[in-house]
Amino acid sequence: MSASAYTTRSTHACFGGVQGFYSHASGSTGTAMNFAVYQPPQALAGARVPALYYLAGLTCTEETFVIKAGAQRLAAELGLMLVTCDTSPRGLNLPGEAESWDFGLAAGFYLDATVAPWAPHYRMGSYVNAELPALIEAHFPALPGRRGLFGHSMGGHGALVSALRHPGVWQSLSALAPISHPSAVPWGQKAFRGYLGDDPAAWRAYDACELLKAGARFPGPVLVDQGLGDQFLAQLQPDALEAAARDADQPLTLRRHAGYDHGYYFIQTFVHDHLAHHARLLKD
Ligand SMILES: N[C@@H](CCC(=O)N[C@@H](CSC=O)C(=O)NCC(=O)O)C(=O)O
Repeated sequence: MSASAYTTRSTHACFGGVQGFYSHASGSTGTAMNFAVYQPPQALAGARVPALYYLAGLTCTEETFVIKAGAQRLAAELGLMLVTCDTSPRGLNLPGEAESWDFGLAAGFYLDATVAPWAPHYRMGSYVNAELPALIEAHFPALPGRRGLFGHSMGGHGALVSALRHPGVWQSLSALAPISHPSAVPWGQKAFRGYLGDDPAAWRAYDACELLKAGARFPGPVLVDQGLGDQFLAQLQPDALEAAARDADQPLTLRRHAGYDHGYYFIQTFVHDHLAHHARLLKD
């Protein structure tokens, strides 16, 4: 399989479009990577459409959002392509890779690792911000330059830091219950120590709050939703994100929702607001 080709694992008619599951040989990770694409009816009729990329959280795969979020119906109405990917490389059998659910497999944290044994393969930052959009735009009817990015939890962190680090790649941004200040919380500290080494100075490049403090900006409004019944609230630090955005004059709407936990019922409830946010910005 060449680096630019992909194989189709399955396709399913869905709200007049097609939900497909695919695999390709990734040059970023040096492994096979699974991804999924929802093509709305407009794309099947021959139009190129904006693409909204979703980054999932710890323990997830490219399938989680597709089967749990209930986003395809509105994506069909809005004419949005939905793209999801896996949350880490797989099949490497690196030492320690499968010992915990918050590091290694399904916990790639959307960064490019710099220390052994992770550095040659745990390169989800390059994968998400360069290789995957190039693959999608070469082989699916996605409009180049009309890319949105959002995600949940670890994937919300991935969306925020990707768009702050690569503002020219992404034209719209949002997050659901993101890990907003990873270098200050156990999930992020464990991942960053493992992938980036012991020096916290290196962690700032992948921390949304620290990026904002250092001058990074996303050139557009950012939408974040957070449940107040979230069992992982202490790992997420929405107040820190709000303060960093305020100090940086970064437009941010952070909505807090009483009673909602961290799971996909929360995501199902608010995902349509995120699709509408992205559609408004990507179709301007
Ligand atoms: N260890 C638990 C919890 C895992 C979990 O809640 N994962 C979240 C993301 S947490 C931060 O990135 C998730 O999205 N899970 C998928 C789901 O379907 O809810 C476990 O393994 O269950």
